[in-house]
Amino acid sequence: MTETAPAKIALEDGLVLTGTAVGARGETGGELCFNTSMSGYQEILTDPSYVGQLMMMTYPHIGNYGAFEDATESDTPKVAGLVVREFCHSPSNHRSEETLAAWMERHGLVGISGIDTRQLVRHIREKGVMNAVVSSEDLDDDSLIAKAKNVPSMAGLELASRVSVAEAEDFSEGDGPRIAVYDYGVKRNILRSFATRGASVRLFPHDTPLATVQAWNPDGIFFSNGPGDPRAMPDAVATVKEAIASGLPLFGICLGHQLMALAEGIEVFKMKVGHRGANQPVLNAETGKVEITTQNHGFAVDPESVTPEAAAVHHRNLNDGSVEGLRFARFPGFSVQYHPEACPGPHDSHYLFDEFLSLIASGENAPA
Ligand SMILES: NC(=O)CC[C@H](N)C(=O)O
Repeated sequence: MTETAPAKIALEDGLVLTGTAVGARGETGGELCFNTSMSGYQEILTDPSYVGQLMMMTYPHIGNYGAFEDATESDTPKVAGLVVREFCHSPSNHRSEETLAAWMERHGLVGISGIDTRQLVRHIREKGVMNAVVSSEDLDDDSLIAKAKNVPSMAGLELASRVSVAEAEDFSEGDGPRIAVYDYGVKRNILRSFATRGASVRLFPHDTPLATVQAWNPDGIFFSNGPGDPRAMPDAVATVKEAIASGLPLFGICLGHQLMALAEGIEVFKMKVGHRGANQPVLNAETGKVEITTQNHGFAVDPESVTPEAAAVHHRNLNDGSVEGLRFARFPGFSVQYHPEACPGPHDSHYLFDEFLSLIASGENAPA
């Protein structure tokens, strides 16, 4: 579809901007957040951690290398909608299979372009993330603002059940350890990162009883990334506690990290704007090295509530000092808030997958 149609974005605080519809026509709402990655838009749009969120890209030219299957982190777009400065309708890249607009239309993803994203980012940075509605159907400001006010708040929202597998699913079989993945909306490259290291990987639905996972005889358990508020997942936290008691080595990324923290009595809070981008500097306190990392989170571990009995903060964000990783004291396991699998982003932190396999190989499992 090349004909242009007007669209609007309305924020719950009353700010309304006018632009042009891109992708599917229609109306969508969510928490408006922004990502500062300069590329990787398709990985971002298909990251299940973004369910319920409208994604605004700060890079001003989006769609320029088109769309292709290889660049997806799940089968379909997961963001609620896309907000961009300038949209490119004529991509140039040998990997491109179709325009980003055609891919969005095919999957029913609503977007808006021609938006002063710099203005909007500054607005959110000052006031904090807030809900918004994008529409090419309803262009009445008051009506759109009312709809934005009605979008459910991300705080207190459980969303992982919407993107978890419905039944256990094998991802890979290898000669290496058996890794059970609690799927809260796992990104493909996390699974690939285990598989390329020879692991047998099986995904389990978010609410699988630990006994069912144990019946598969795993060597380690991984808690995945995912959307929503971890504080709204008491059943998942209870399962993590059981996994801790099992003595198996545990590893968590992002939502999984937050759930492991909660299981150890560490608190999690909602951040003002969150971190979403591919160049967040993180200090590894154990090695003294700085890793440039990919991040996507709106919640974080409260540093005040991390006690030495529970965990050591082994990674810290160098921009704002926030907690980026925990090494747990009472069981063999660690977790990171950022995304070592990247996709998109730098590869500095891939070693964490090796570290988990080493932890499993060390046989450091506490007796069950
Ligand atoms: N990438 C993730 O797993 C995100 C975790 C959580 N939903 C957050 O926003 O903090």
